[in-house]
Amino acid sequence: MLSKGSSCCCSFDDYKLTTEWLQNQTRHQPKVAVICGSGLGLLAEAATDKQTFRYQDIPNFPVSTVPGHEGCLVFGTIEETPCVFMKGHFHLYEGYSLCQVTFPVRIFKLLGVDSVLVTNASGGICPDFKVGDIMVIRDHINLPGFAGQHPLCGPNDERFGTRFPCMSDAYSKELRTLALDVASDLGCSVRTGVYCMVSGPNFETIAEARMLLTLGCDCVGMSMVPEVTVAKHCGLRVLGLTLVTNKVSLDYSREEKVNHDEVLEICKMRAELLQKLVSTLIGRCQQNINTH
Ligand SMILES: O=P(O)(O)O[C@H]1O[C@H](CO)[C@@H](O)[C@H]1O
Ligand code: HPA
Repeated sequence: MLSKGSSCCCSFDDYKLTTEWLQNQTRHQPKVAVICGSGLGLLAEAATDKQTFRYQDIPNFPVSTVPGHEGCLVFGTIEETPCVFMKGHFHLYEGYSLCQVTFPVRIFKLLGVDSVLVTNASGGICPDFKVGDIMVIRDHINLPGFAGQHPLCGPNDERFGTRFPCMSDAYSKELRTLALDVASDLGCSVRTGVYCMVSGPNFETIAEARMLLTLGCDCVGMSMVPEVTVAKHCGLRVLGLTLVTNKVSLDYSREEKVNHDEVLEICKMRAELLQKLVSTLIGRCQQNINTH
């Protein structure tokens, strides 16, 4: 697979080859894909009848280079729903093109997945948010996209979707409602809001953080938006959940300095709750599809 800047470097045949390779190795036929963000690989542990593939063994798959991203694809079942989990995903700051970052999403589509659940770690911009809060993503701001770093730049393959996809409903209303219902049933209070993607890898300056607050962002992170954009383009239902792992400094007098170890530490502390939320949701998510 060749990297050509921000335009797509994968042909339909590349996607087909990887899909067929996986189909030849597994009898699982996933309906739900879960993308596990930094330190959230534990979400896959709720599945039964698991079959695991290391990214480096899957043709065309990028490999994870960031601590907290284990780098394997896990097929399994949750409450009778066949699922596939990405334990670790890819980022622009690792040097991958957005075509590589989003490569797995189109594989999920070709495998027959209908819903993608994306999880990640983020910094809380909204002053009300606390470390450890979970936010159901209502919408996003694609800041790299404004600068032309967009996964759908380049020739459009109509077999996946239209040239000009609508993004006003990127995050499924049904799934967001379901997530809020499940959270309430589990006695877990969750937030709702807007996630902004920055390219990273540095954490924000205070001036940048203030700008994001002014723009209406509640949380900021360095991932997810490309995957969601490609998922929506190819007709997948999307739910996004972000874990607030740190409060972003909006004030020059604040002494705390964010670092990735702290991000992973908070993920570890909240992973069990997130796992419960995700697995309960998956069970109900398929019932929800079956009744529509
Ligand atoms: O978005 P995920 O991969 O969950 O991780 C977040 O945490 C890392 C920074 O600590 C960045 O990768 C950021 O995007
Ligand atoms: O504060 C943050 N900024 C950007 N990405 C992040 N991922 C976790 N925390 C942060």
